[in-house]
Amino acid sequence: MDPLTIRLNTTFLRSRVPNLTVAAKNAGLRPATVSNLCTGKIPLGRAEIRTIVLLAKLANCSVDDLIIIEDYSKKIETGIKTIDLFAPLVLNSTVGLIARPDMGQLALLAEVFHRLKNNSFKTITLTPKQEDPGLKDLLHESDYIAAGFEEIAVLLSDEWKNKNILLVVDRAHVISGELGDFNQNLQLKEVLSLTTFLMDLSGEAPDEDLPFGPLDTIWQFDAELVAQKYYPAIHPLFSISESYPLDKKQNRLQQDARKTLRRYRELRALYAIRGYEKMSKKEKNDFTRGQKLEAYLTQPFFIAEPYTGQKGCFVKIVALFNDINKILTEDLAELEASSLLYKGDLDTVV
Ligand SMILES: Nc1ncnc2c1ncn2[C@@H]1O[C@H](COP(=O)(O)OP(=O)(O)OP(=O)(O)O)[C@@H](O)[C@H]1O
Repeated sequence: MDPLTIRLNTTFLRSRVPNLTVAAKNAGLRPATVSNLCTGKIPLGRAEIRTIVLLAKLANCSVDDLIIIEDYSKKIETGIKTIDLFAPLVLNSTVGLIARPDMGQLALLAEVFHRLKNNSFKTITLTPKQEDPGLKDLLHESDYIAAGFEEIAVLLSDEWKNKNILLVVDRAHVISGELGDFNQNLQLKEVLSLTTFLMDLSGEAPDEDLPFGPLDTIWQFDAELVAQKYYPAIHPLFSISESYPLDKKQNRLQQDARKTLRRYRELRALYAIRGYEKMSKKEKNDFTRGQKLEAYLTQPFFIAEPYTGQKGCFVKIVALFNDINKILTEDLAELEASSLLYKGDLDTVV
């Protein structure tokens, strides 16, 4: 396994060039290329040198400053299967949540806070500009609820200077430029680590091309999963992590899982019209495998225990990838997809 990989320092780039898309366009770069480099759709190793040099020029820094050499130890294990598989969380990254109202973004953030705050992380929520009844659990899981960025800056440079910080900010604070200003000033201070989650209470993010500007990780929510009450409703195809925190084998399994779910979605659409019996043997196989994988990726949350009556569960990354391998390669004929709903790892089912 190659323990090191390179990636673009998007947090730094964003703080140096707040309106990156426009600035990149004016400098003769394609905004889509810059965006794909920031989200990792284009790996940094495949970027044109001209692009990197122009970005460094825009940010008024050296090319070295723009490149992060990442090692896998910076990956944060959440124990949430669909996150650790499709869009893993990495220390010091910025995660954007793209969701309509009621898709579960607040529940997911509360759950991530809940899981990580006992694990050397301190959790902060910046009070959103708009009210939302769904905020209750997130605020409950926040070690600190800040009224403004000034408070957070004081906290980070003083009491929590040597802590790993998780911060939730609403998109309204990104649009107003307050988050950009905060990040810019933060460069001057010594912060151990700051991982930022950008949520969107307005529900408008899915309509925008770049709702939060450049991101390291996208957690996109999926209406089809919500409609089936399959939570967390993380879209398996559009949720991605730029930082390549997976090793080669895990990366292959991630891609195979995506392929399987993409095919399953196609077949489900055909099945709705043509019926199951009209499918070929291969199509039936692909269909049931996809159905099982989708069901396996549902998971009970600790914070939802009072509402669901079901105990939350943590699935270790090693178990997760073993399970994905099994579901993708073995027959598992005796296993009904419905028996995989809201369980932990496969050992708890089989
Ligand atoms: N992991 C989960 N387990 C069970 N139910 C869930 C889960 N995640 C979300 N839900 C369901 O989805 C509903 C909406 O979740 P949540 O309040 O997080 O939505 P939201 O997208 O943040 O919405 P809003 O911004 O409109 O408040 C919850 O009340 C719950 O019924």
